[in-house]
Amino acid sequence: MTDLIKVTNVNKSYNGKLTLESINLVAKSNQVLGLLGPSGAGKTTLIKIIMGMEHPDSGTATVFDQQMPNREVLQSIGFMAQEDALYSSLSARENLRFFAELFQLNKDDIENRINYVASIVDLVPDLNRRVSNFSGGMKRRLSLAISLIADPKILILDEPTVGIDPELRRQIWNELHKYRDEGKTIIITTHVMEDAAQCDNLAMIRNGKIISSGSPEEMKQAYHAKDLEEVFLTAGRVTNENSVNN
Ligand SMILES: Nc1ncnc2c1ncn2[C@@H]1O[C@H](COP(=O)(O)OP(=O)(O)OP(=O)(O)O)[C@@H](O)[C@H]1O
Repeated sequence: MTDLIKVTNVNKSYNGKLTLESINLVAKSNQVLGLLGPSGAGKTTLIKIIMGMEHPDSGTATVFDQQMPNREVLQSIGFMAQEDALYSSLSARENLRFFAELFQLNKDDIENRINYVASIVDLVPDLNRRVSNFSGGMKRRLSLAISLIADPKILILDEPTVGIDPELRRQIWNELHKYRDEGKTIIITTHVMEDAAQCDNLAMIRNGKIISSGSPEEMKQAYHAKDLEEVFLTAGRVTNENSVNN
């Protein structure tokens, strides 16, 4: 496994408030890395720093050993932001085609690829509908399909399963695992424990700090916990006690 994404000693403040503190993180090929934490923990900020959309106050974030943003490297990343960036007056198909052309996909492959990614998120019957008529969940699914359109080496997904029902969530996880097994790297943010359990490695984030990391199994064993929720609560308690004692 190769280190594709490296975050080293990253600190970031907004308005004098530390949002990320001493973050170290590595994402490898053949790996789903989950950033698990409650709302406001700093997950999106960390993703934005990896994408080069925000600059750290100190420390570095690299993808393929390159400082971000880097136009060439961005071509290898499928990114799904927390806010859907869709053209609402266009159909789902037209949105997918727009992004496929942006990534310079071979014209002969585009329609096949559109159908394939739409099938992953169960949107084939809705491909010709205007996005302005879509529900919130359908928009999330379309955003996920767009992130997959160019078959990227790296997928960075900010809360991809919000508003998606359990059955489709399982189907999407099957697909993400298939992607991982093809040698790709996936980073996903979530506050849902069921999603966290699907990851190969986790970084639990609370108040801008990584309070624990490892595979779900390693973490459960380390904290003698029956599930990840218990790990999260225990790790959080330990961190709080340490910061009070220091
Ligand atoms: N541009 C900004 N200006 C000021 N404060 C910000 C900015 N971006 C994020 N923050 C603050 O940084 C903290 C972390 O936010 P962030 O969006 O990274 O959390 P998160 O873990 O992704 O939360 P959620 O799960 O709700 O998306 C929050 O307190 C947020 O208000």
